[in-house]
Amino acid sequence: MLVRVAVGVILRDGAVFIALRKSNQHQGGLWEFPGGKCEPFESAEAALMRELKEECGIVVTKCSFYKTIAHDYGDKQVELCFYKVTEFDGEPEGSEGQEVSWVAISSLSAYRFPEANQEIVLDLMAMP
Ligand SMILES: Nc1nc2c([nH]c(=O)n2[C@H]2C[C@H](O)[C@@H](COP(=O)(O)OP(=O)(O)OP(=O)(O)O)O2)c(=O)[nH]1
Ligand SMILES: [Mg+2]
Repeated sequence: MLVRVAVGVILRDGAVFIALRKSNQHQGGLWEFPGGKCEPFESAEAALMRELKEECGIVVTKCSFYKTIAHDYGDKQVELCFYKVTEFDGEPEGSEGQEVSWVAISSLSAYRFPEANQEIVLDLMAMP
């Protein structure tokens, strides 16, 4: 099962907005950058806008493609399309009751993310 996922790295003032995946979800109990599965025929960018509205209540007004990471979890193969989100309307929240947090990029390594995220976490922490 291969799923295409759009993911937003929401950035503001050296911090990034992260959410805790619910225990009943795939990769549950780990932190994530908000996002979700692309619908059939939906572009990654359209899915990003839709998911960040649904999960965090924001309207993305500026984003840029960051990178794609493919990962095989064994039970599930994902293709994660990461976007940096630098401007948005509204204040991000956990619209679906998920725990959320703004964390300094420099302390991201203190949070446990799914395996597929490791590269992105290191990459963000290396940003000037
Ligand atoms: N959103 C998100 N998903 C991630 C990240 N890292 C990672 O491996 N994933 C995986 C976990 C899931 O298998 C898949 C994303 O699915 P999802 O559960 O967010 O999808 P969705 O929002 O459409 O949720 P649902 O309707 O299926 O509940 O990608 C990440 O940083 N953010
Ligand atoms: Mg999701």
